Amino acid sequence: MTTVLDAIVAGVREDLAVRTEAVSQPDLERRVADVPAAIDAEERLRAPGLSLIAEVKRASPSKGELAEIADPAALAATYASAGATAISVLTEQRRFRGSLDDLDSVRAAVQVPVLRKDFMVTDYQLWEARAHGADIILLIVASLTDAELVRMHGLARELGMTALVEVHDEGETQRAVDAGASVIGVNARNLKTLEVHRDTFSRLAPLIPPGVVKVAESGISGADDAAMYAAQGADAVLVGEALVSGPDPAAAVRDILAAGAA
Ligand SMILES: O=C(O)c1ccccc1NCC(=O)[C@H](O)[C@H](O)COP(=O)(O)O
Repeated sequence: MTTVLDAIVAGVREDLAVRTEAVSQPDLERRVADVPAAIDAEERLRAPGLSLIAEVKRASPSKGELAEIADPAALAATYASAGATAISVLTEQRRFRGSLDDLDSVRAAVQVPVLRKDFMVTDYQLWEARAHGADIILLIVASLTDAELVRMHGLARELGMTALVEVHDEGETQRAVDAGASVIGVNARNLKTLEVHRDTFSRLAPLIPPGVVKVAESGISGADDAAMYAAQGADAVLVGEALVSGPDPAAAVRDILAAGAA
């Protein structure tokens, strides 16, 4: 049976085929050489208190259209001024209406680490992320083989980036740990069915070794959820919908950070 994740990845591969025709690997490597070094995002996420990765998210497979976001740079600057630790930028086009242009705009607007949030299935996408100034990339364990996970995790490090390695169940958590992940995101959303299970973090966090940065992802509606995840040992939360669909993203960021610090 084809899952939602399979369908997204198939579209990503089609779009990637077009981009690799337009920009060759040697071109990308030349661009990477000209980009300022990546910010050490892992160190910032590890800092005391609950960190927040605030997402620029226009649409999603689970909710459809979420927000217009005509100026992603302005939204990212608002998040950063309110105290967000890092900014997540969705670059998948078909279902999230993101783009590498959004990544460029956000990178130019903020000094905090920037996550390229996409479905990474080839090394080329990691080079592309760095060429566009990303400091963090996402590796979704469910869409990679063990060999790909280890290789791409190593490449992210070689390029100076932090890999956020995303898991949703026990087996994926073990695979992330075995691959040497130092930042693990526990996604409450099952990317195959889109169901959100709020107990996923409390179930999987004990399987993650001490010293690994733990990020709770998806379905976080505000301060109460942030406080709950902080109490369960999360170092950071990644929030999209609750920030883009409310009336005041800066207040939402401040509320989440205050709840995490309390
Ligand atoms: O958001 C979705 O519907 C989705 C569906 C399939 C694959 C990925 C999806 N989201 C990507 C994300 O990781 C979320 O944008 C992120 O965790 C923030 O989630 P939320 O706070 O629930 O918007």
